[in-house]
Amino acid sequence: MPSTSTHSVLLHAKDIGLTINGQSILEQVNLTISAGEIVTIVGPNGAGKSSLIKTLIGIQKPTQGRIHRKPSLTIGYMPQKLSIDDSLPLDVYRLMTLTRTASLDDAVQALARTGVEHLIHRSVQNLSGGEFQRVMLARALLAKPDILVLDEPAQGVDFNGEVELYELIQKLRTELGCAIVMVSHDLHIVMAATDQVICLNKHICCSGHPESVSQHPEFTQLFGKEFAPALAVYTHEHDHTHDLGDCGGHHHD
Ligand SMILES: Nc1ncnc2c1ncn2[C@@H]1O[C@H](COP(=O)(O)OP(=O)(O)OP(=O)(O)O)[C@@H](O)[C@H]1O
Repeated sequence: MPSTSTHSVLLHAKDIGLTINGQSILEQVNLTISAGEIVTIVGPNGAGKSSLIKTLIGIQKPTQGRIHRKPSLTIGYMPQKLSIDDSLPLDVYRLMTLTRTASLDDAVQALARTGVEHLIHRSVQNLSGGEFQRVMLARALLAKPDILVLDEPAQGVDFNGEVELYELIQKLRTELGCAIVMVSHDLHIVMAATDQVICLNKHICCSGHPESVSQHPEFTQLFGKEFAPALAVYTHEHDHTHDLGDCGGHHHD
């Protein structure tokens, strides 16, 4: 499993703050993304998850702090929302190449990785929720990313489709060797494959391996009974205690 100390750092955010129109959206966020790791950002609605992602990838400028990105870092981004006018005729190939040029072959190859190459000429309006998300994932792959950033990738996808989609994301990480940073509410599915959980509520309440985060009081306070059991699966009998001031830390006896 990747760890910050042994893998190269792709991105480091230091003391990030974001204030828009006097509203504080992010405060004192520090985080590191290392090559090949899966980082899952969790938090209640309005916690600033999408804003954090946009700040990390550079489409939102932080009002405080700095973000260091590895030189020539490539990022593939799958946004949370994309509104497409129903009256606009748009096929999958055109959608994939709206903001980036790519040959038909490259687009088909990316779609093949997400299992939907047969949809290349399909009208976007006629795609199912699951098909649309796979097309968007393929679109993000066109960047040949070092980091794949996914904002709620399973929205509009039914439960079986969700499990398959997260399996696919994990497979892409293995095949392509990219890091994955995603916002997800599907903790019961994603945690088994997550290396680092970041629990956000404007500031980072706690972060670390799922096992240690699940024991943190701020995590259980934020997610209550709904999600704590999903993470509790990853707990085990300890011969050491957790430092709850920083839930990523362990103290061994
Ligand atoms: N460009 C903006 N201008 C003004 N306020 C904004 C802007 N972007 C985000 N916000 C506000 O910042 C807060 C955090 O929004 P954000 O979308 O980042 O949260 P989130 O955790 O992704 O929420 P959700 O889980 O509901 O998608 C919200 O109160 C939102 O209204």
